[in-house]
Amino acid sequence: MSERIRLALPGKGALEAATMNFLAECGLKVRRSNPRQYLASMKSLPDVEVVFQRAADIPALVQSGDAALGITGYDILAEHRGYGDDVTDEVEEDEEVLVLVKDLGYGSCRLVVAVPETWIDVSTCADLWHLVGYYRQHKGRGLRIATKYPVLTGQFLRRHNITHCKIFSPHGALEAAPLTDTADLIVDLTETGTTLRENHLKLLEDGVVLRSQSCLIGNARLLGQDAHALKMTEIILEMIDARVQARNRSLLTAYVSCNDQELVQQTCARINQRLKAMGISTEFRLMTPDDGAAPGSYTISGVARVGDSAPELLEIIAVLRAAGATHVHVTPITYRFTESSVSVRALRERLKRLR
Ligand SMILES: Nc1ncnc2c1ncn2[C@@H]1O[C@H](COP(=O)(O)OP(=O)(O)OP(=O)(O)O)[C@@H](O)[C@H]1O
Ligand SMILES: O=P(O)(O)OC[C@H]1O[C@H](OP(=O)(O)OP(=O)(O)O)[C@H](O)[C@@H]1O
Repeated sequence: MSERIRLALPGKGALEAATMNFLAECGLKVRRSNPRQYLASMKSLPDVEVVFQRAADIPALVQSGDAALGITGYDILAEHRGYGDDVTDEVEEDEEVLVLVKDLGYGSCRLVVAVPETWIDVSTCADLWHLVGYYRQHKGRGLRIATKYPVLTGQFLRRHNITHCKIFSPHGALEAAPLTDTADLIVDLTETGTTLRENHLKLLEDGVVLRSQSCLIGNARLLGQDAHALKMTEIILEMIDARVQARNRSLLTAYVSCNDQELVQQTCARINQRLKAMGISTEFRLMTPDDGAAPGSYTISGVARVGDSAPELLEIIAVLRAAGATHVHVTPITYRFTESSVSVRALRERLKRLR
């Protein structure tokens, strides 16, 4: 049994800094003194060796067992496996690479079909289907599609009965391909849509091939056979789950002047009703009377998903003030541990079935 387990992380590109920040937020800070360093360690988990690689290479590293764990984009994993979310449980059960946490909460992007803005009659996949017929009849060829995701693209086109296309994967920025007439359209990642717009491309209304975030993956065999690797993985999963659960959540503590505990309880119920009617899911409760409140004052508290949305927070504050709150303290939550970690439970179940 190996002493240390290896975790592969993106060493460059869109996910590099975000992954380092995310792990630090999870209490799993990686010590990397410079960007040319390919091996690193974690202060809080000395038994984990970190290896930096291209995000695109990480699924293969985890599949081979060279790394027990890895973080990469779900889009990259989906292309590597040959399927996205549209897959049967049986196929997923057989995988050597397990998705341990699918959405880590950063690196959000979409894989989309994008066509030139000048194609004013083309706004859906059905329009694209008609265009293929037109191209074949008048140009004697099908459409040329540039993408770094040929497998997912082929599947998507087949689902929409779009045939006779040439799918190819050029190097460099794909958005330039229609402009230079090396491709008719592209299937590429977008986050804000800026790059597409700047290159006079538009995405089809029903042209989302896959939604992606960064994900944590693991080697099924290694985790099933190596108890130490499993233990390290469970620590990582506990912390990631607790952090993901806490993200954008704040603890709101309100002080209500009142001499009657019954009345405060009724106030809580009223607040909860009003917030629910406004579509805000949070539940305020009375804290124990001796919990730091001055005499004649009660403390109520609730957890809300307000993130960094000032308007939503102010809506809650208005409800609390109307109910008699004199002060409200808002504290971001660092970790939110539930009865047990969902990801640890899912992994144990999965490994049990594999045995
Ligand atoms: N604009 C974006 N916003 C959010 N996430 C993105 C964005 N672009 C890419 N990603 C995510 O980051 C992953 C890595 O993309 P990126 O282009 O940064 O990799 P790279 O390592 O620089 O690329 P290459 O393999 O071409 O060297 C993507 O697969 C996707 O999951
Ligand atoms: O919708 P937007 O917010 O404009 O983002 C989209 C761009 O981001 C990615 O590229 P990235 O900047 O990661 O560099 P890359 O070309 O090296 O992949 C992607 O390939 C797009 O080009």
